Amino acid sequence: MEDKTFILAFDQGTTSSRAILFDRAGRIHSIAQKEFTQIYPKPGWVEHDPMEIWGTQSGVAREVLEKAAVSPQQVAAIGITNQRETTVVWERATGKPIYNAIVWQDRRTADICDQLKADGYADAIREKTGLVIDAYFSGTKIKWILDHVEGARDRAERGELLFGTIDTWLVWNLTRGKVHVTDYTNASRTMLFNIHTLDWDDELLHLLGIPRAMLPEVRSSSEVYGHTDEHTFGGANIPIAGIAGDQQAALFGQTCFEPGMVKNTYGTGCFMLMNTGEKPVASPSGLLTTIAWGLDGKVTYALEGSVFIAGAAIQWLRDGLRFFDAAADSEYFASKVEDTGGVYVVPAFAGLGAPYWDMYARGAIFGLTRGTRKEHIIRATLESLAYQTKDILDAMQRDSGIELKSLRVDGGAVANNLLMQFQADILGVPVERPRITESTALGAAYLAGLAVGFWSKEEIAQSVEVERRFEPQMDAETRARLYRGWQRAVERTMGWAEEGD
Ligand SMILES: Nc1ncnc2c1ncn2[C@@H]1O[C@H](COP(=O)(O)OP(=O)(O)O)[C@@H](O)[C@H]1O
Ligand SMILES: O=P(O)(O)OC[C@H](O)CO
Repeated sequence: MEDKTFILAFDQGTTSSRAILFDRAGRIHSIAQKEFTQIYPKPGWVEHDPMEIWGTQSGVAREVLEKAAVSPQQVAAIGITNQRETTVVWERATGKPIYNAIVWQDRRTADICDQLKADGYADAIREKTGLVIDAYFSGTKIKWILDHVEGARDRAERGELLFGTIDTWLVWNLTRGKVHVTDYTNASRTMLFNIHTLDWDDELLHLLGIPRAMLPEVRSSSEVYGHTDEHTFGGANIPIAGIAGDQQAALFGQTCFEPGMVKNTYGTGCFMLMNTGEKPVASPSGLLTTIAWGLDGKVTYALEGSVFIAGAAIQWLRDGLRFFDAAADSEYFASKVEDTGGVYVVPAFAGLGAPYWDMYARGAIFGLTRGTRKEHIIRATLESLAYQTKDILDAMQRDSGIELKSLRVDGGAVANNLLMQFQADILGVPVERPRITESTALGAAYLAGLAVGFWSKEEIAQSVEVERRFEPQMDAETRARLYRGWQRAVERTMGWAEEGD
């Protein structure tokens, strides 16, 4: 009899909610996606409506099943992967958020971070959490909500309020308030979790005034956490069996199971992760030490370089500057010119992440002349994704002592062939694009499928296929000259917002 069961992956990203059905061969059977509202209340602030996140995510889940004529009973398990760090606080009794979700890109807590640094906590936080003090992570966002929503801290202390990253929020809603959990990968992005003892850290909780009672239980990335409530999915109690932050899920989806293996994801931001095995590796170059996954009673660690603005810069060209109607058109326009004509775009719209960690850097365009056309700016914006990736890869090779032979890529923007070729050129190593570029969702599906015995690890390890390999064609001198220009441009954007009024 034909096997008609599937794994359903929820990929709750920064700009859209996606639901993907994977068949037993690990192929995409059907996909549904919906963008949702980005809320920018003030410069540097970014919020999402948690109810819209839940609404779009449950909506696309229903849609993907309907579209494929698959019943909820045919779903063997659900795997969840999510934009990380984004912070929701809600009422335990009603499930109602007390404030919008504060998104990972949000910079409003920069001053709290400055204070932590001034008070000398940088080394201790880095040692315990593997992170650099930055507004990026959840801890200061929770503090901000507790400080600014009336009565919130008292209510949190009484156990009336719950915190969750988006995985936790989705599981809470899928189980109708029965399960309050997260996994190691998401916990490791809060700046509250000790990645060595694998527990919330009381000293950090005290420092930020966050009651332990509001934190979720931390579990592995592949196990049954609970089941969907029958009202959520047409009468079915589907096991929720995998959770991982989206970048870690992509590392798993690209089957980077061995130490030294690296992937780079080009979505809203760009995130490069290297599997470093069972020992956390500290980074003198400003990379993060983070948890890759918890599986089979063991934790695997990773080094990560996070770039805040990548595909989001292409969205800015589309929506802010109205240069084209669809992100994919960027390739067409960029290919109309030979090169950028000396233009560099530094998309530091939300400060700069690794390896610079400057919350006050802001975006800029350099090298404009009377001859500059919009095509040059589009091309330079695309190239900025590749330059930011080179910044990270250089740091990663330095810190790990491993020289990369090729780079595995995924995410929405890897559809852009011009970008991929430039990436190979500027790195001087081949870039490999897999057949399934939805590695994030695939990773979540794998984690869920492993937990319920749908796949074995051996089956998964054999499943990745390279669709196209981009070989470097640029000569070393041009590469070095172009990269020097980028470094000069970055330098000039740093500290911009700090020096202003
Ligand atoms: N052909 C393309 N060229 C360049 N950028 C693209 C292209 N297609 C999509 N993008 C960019 O990729 C991002 C979407 O990728 P995705 O992996 O879906 O992101 P996320 O998971 O962060 O929402 C958007 O920011 C979009 O601007
Ligand atoms: O939504 P994405 O895919 O850009 O990922 C966001 C990251 O998880 C933020 O750390």
